[in-house]
Amino acid sequence: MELVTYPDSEMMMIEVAQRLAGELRQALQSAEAASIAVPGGTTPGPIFDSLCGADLDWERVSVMLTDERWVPEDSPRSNTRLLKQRLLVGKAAVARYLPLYAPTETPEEGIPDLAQAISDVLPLSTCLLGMGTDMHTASIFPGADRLEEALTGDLILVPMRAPGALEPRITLSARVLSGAIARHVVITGPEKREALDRARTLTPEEAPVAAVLKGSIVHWAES
Ligand SMILES: O=C1O[C@H](COP(=O)(O)O)[C@@H](O)[C@H](O)[C@H]1O
Repeated sequence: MELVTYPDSEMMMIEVAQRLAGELRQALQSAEAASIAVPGGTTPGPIFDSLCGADLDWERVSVMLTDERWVPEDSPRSNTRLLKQRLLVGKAAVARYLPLYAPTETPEEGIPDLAQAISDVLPLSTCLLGMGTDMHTASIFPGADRLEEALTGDLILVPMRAPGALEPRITLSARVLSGAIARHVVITGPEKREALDRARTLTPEEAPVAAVLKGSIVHWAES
């Protein structure tokens, strides 16, 4: 793992967006198509604001979330809503969007079709991840019902229910996330920095983010 620290988060978000755009551009030089997975939550919005304006052949790029809460798109809790409002706009509006939500009652019912579409674009060219203070990444939570499957199984997408999650979730598995050709984790603030340092001493079962740290670049800004 490489740790890059920044004087402020504004600068970090721009720099991360530039790196992601560069990795997509590089992938498009050697292949017909490229793919990227990005997190939801409260952190990545400013990265999306910058990345959506990147000058690259977005029509050849597939964009997906790393994970989703099983709520309709008009819910304020929807990661899809964030993605559509802040990344799939501007130059990136023509990218191919691969959904992680379907209007079925449970994630289990939606997963087969969603996973099929994703399987065509793996491995991911690049992947951006977030992390919670409980050391979850994507929706791989400590104490989740299908934690072991998400960490070590062969599945592409795993449904997930966890004490720390308000609603059922769906997440890319650790296999898919750590199979990305380039991987970044973005975190801000002292609490998440402490969580990251703790995660490095724990097992993935205790700290799921530990499953994706090897080979990742972690970007951190104190404020
Ligand atoms: O619930 C989620 O949490 C993590 C971290 O979110 P943040 O609000 O602390 O940045 C996020 O990476 C994940 O995609 C999201 O579904």
